[in-house]
Amino acid sequence: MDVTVTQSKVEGRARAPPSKSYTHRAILAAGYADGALIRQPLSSADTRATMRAVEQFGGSVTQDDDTIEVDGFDGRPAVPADVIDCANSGTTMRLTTATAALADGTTVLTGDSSLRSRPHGPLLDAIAQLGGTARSTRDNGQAPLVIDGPISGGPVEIPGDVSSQFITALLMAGAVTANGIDLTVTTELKSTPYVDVTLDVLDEFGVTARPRSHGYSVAGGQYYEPTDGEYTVPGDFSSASYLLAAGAVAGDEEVVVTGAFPNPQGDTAIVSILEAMGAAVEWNEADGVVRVRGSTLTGTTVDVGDTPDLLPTIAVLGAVAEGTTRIENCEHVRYKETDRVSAMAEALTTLGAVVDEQQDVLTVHGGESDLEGARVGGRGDHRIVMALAIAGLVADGATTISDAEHVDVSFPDFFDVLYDLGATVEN
Ligand SMILES: O=C(O)C1=C[C@@H](OP(=O)(O)O)[C@@H](O)[C@H](O)C1
Ligand SMILES: C=C(OP(=O)(O)O)C(=O)O
Repeated sequence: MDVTVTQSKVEGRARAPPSKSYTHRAILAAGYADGALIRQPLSSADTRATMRAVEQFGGSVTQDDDTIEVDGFDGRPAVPADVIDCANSGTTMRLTTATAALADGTTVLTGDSSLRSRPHGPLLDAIAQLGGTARSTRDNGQAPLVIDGPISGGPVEIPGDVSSQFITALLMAGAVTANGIDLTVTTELKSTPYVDVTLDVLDEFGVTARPRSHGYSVAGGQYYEPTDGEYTVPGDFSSASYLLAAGAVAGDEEVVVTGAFPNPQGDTAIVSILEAMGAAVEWNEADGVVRVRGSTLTGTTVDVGDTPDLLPTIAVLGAVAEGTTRIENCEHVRYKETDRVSAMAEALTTLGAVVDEQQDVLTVHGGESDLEGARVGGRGDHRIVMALAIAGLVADGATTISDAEHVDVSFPDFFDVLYDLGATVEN
């Protein structure tokens, strides 16, 4: 589906959607538990993939208006009766690959063409180190994956520069193994705050896992059980980043984002990045409210090692800002739903920005006056689509973005929210 965004101003209030990362973990943690009620979950294509996986492992999941009731498999996943389709969701595939390694039999996991091109090799190696059998049907570390368990825990070495989701997966599964898992991370760890998010959810479910020198450890034989059987999902700062960026580049009056309370999400950094670029932004942490006004932005340098999902947003801010924006430490952002470094370089060049793409650095030479509406490719990637929609607010004329339906992965009503803030959006 194409969506066309025409140059327009925005103002008003919007609530940050529930966090995708927290929702995935809460659904799976409830699966590892006897069950749990999850309040304010994100209902999206990706989180539904995790719900289906939990059902395949023997849980049952009931979605209501603003809750998900999970009847868990209590630490003992069944051998799935069918292939698990993780659709577009890397989080689902990585986290449930480790669940599969606990089952006494064979699990097959697959996904859409994007997910089948993403790397999973280090997680497969880790499962093999733990005594399971884990292989890629094409022997290239990519899905379809075939996993044979059960593993009972032990020491494992894993690189940290491909995906932190491998570590999250092993910590979540490790808690219900007999012996626990001691992880040694053999390279620099990227996306570290996502492991902090995992530790936060584990803690809320009564499970202890800890950082240790060069890694993490989780004791086995633990029980997942949230206080009072319930868990409430916080707001999503990656999703909020598009709304805040919209306010900064095209704010008429204020854009106010609510439901934005401090927590371990690395993407809370969007507030300080906007500040560094000169935006009039204020975060009332106690109230969970971020306010931003249309501002003249200037270029900055950002290291996205911890915040890969902000790259598309920052690239658009850089294209609008005066001067140069350097986005450093971004190689791992190439392993997402698409290669987001090249996707943003290509689309912003089409819109008239001057962009220099290197393997680990994306440099954007901005200037609002340079952006001209054009047809750009969403590359089947929700974050590319949403970031380009923000560029469309300031580009002269109309910007048409393909694959716009992919926002259903993380922010299903994104275009309605943007429209309600005053953007001219048509499909
Ligand atoms: O664990 C998570 O919820 C996520 C971790 C990050 O991936 P990597 O750890 O692969 O960088 C992030 O990009 C993804 O959107 C969500
Ligand atoms: C990369 C993302 O998610 P996942 O890895 O779960 O596909 C994302 O939401 O930007």
